[in-house]
Amino acid sequence: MSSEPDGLPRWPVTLLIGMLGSGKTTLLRHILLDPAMRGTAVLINEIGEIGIDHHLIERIDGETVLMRSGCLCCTMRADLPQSLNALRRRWLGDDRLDLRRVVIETTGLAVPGPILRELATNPLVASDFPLSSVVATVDAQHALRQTRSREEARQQIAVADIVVLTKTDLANKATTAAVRREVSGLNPRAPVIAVTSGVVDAKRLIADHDRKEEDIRAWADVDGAPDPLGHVTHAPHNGIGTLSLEARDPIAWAALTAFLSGLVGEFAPSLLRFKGILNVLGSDLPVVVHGVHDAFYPAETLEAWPTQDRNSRLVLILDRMAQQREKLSRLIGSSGIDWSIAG
Ligand SMILES: Nc1nc2c(ncn2[C@@H]2O[C@H](COP(=O)(O)OP(=O)(O)OP(=O)(O)O)[C@@H](O)[C@H]2O)c(=O)[nH]1
Repeated sequence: MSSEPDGLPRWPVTLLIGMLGSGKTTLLRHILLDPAMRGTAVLINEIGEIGIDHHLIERIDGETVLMRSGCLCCTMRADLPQSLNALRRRWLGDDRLDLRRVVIETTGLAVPGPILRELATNPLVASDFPLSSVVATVDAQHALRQTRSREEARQQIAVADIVVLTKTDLANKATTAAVRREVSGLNPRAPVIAVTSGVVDAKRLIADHDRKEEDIRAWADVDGAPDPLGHVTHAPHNGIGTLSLEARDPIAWAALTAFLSGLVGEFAPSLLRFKGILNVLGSDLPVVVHGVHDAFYPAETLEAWPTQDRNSRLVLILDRMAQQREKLSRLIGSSGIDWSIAG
């Protein structure tokens, strides 16, 4: 928290954007361990019926809040001010939340303009929660495909104050160099920091970039103008759909890997993301799996189940979902896992 000359509290906001699976949560998990991040409230917004990221963030202090209703750029009119206001009330209230700053992690599909506009122009937000920096994660493995095919990816890079280039340990040098060129073409002013598995000095990301309101307004106007009813309009996430699966019984690892391999084999070009927290037969602890297109990442075992609930949960995000739903249902049905569809 900082105070302005008027003595009123201010909680600077860092907006963390970046395409699906580009390393936002990995970055957050690391920087939240830094003493400079004490008193940071994290607002997480996830697409799909099942939120997973907030379970992956272990906190020593501070607050992690999952904003529940779909993609923030479409719903933030209600959600963002409410969530920020709830934090302000907790800071004012008897439990006196240690609130010093806020980080908002958006979904990978968020177009940043409407979110920036809300932060800059909503009077209930802008004065107490000034925007201090916009950080965009860019996935060295997948960014070229993403910037070619998705407007969201280009806009996220273009509005950033800092670009964090992730997964350079996985991409080859030529690809990484091409991604750097692409990034500086889209945003010549933002420094690009190459980061492996989220390891970066938090202070570099939260430093105040003194975003001017006019600058934010200019961005906000790129992808949508407020309609008379106050809704924000912008290009929808064309054709992208999510499917959330749940299973009650522990899953055999072999059945799971066969299912995920089938998923990647059949759907990789349009498989934008899968991630899950799973109850695997033989493990008392939850196993986390991640994939982006055809890239599987090493499964991780968490130190504890986040809640009493031991169900497995897996979220799939696919381009052209409607056209592929039947094929996907067949794969799910033949997986040997008793999946039920949660949404
Ligand atoms: N090898 C390697 N893996 C990484 C790096 N950054 C992230 N990952 C892995 O990439 C996968 C996705 O990372 P996340 O941090 O969940 O990505 P995200 O942007 O939060 O994903 P969404 O919220 O679903 O959009 C995880 O398995 C991470 O461990 C990196 O620099 N190197």
